[in-house]
Amino acid sequence: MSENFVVHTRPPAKLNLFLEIPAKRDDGYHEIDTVMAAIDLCDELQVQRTDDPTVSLQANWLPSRNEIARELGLPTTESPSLADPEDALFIPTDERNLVVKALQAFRQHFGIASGFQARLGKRIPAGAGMGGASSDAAHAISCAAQLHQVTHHHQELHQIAASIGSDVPFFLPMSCENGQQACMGWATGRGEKVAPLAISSDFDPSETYLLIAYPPIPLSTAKVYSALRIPKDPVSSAKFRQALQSNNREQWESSMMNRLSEVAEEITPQVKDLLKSLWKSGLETCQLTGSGSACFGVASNFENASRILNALQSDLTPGVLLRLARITPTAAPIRTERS
Ligand SMILES: C[C@](O)(CO)[C@H](O)COP(=O)(O)OP(=O)(O)OC[C@H]1O[C@@H](n2ccc(N)nc2=O)[C@H](O)[C@@H]1O
Ligand SMILES: Nc1ncnc2c1ncn2[C@@H]1O[C@H](COP(=O)(O)OP(=O)(O)OP(=O)(O)O)[C@@H](O)[C@H]1O
Repeated sequence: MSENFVVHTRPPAKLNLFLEIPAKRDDGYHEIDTVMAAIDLCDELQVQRTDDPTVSLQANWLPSRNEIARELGLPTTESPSLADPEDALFIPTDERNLVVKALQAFRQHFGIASGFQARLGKRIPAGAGMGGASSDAAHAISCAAQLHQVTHHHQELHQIAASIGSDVPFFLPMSCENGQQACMGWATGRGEKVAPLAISSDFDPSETYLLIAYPPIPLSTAKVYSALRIPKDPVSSAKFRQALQSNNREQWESSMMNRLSEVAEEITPQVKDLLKSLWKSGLETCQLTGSGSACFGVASNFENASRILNALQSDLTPGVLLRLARITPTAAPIRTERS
């Protein structure tokens, strides 16, 4: 596809509905056993080819940096500059950004001389445990594959994704046996071994509402993992996955867990307080996602979810970003148009 095409996609965030860490590996990573669901809280990503043999990225918050800052109770600025590392809403646009890293890795792997230009609109909070940067990276790889017509090179694209981060492969296209795009995945290894999780046909993802609460305290994934004590008797995700696949809602809700929650609460007491507020609000099952600091709860229907969201907004904002989301395919569709 020549330079005059632009591809657009909307990388979704993820929540860990189950996360157990059975062992520490010799390579400094941990073995994990996790079930992740993609949710319709999405960034916006646009990629096009350029003759210039480099990767350039522009990034901004959506709807605006100051709007997000207001919700989080952070100072607004007349001339918001996302390039200021001191800014709590800083988004790197150099090789520290996983979109740039992923596009560079793609060019290197396929020996591509031309470059890429990307634009990123952020809605997924960073340092939240919601896989924002990982999802952006995976979707940048899928966009580049579309532009260079190598979308069928699945193994190589997976290899590039796994080299960028443990959560990245989850966001590559995955189809269930029934041919449908997967919304959930079972990840093991350090997270790079992902299998689509087919869910029961009577489980309607659009009828499961998830309420997400993000306090502006970015938690470092490495720091949370390094503080973890490996459990003597790790819990397998088998029971949880079986309950999902048979749509036994009571069973899968009661077997949700996140082994990183305890350490995250020790590192950041605000996470503990936030979880208490979510449980008190009437949500059915509340827990940390990933390595945090975002937490989420499950609501049984839209009415309950909206009522609880309104109640939490008056209690917690400004200061906590609250979002209502539903489960969605892990790999967002890619739209191509002439530039
Ligand atoms: C916590 C989760 O989000 C759960 O889905 C993931 O396990 C983390 O995935 P991620 O953010 O993509 O993590 P990476 O960027 O690959 O690794 C960041 C750091 O987290 C720690 N890390 C990550 C994954 C893993 N299985 N074991 C680890 O110990 C390592 O110190 C690593 O250097
Ligand atoms: N595309 C990106 N969007 C936002 N932040 C990014 C991106 N690429 C790199 N970063 C940097 O990486 C840090 C972690 O971002 P984020 O938390 O979204 O990563 P992640 O590993 O995908 O998610 P998780 O929070 O689940 O670990 C951010 O604080 C930011 O400095």
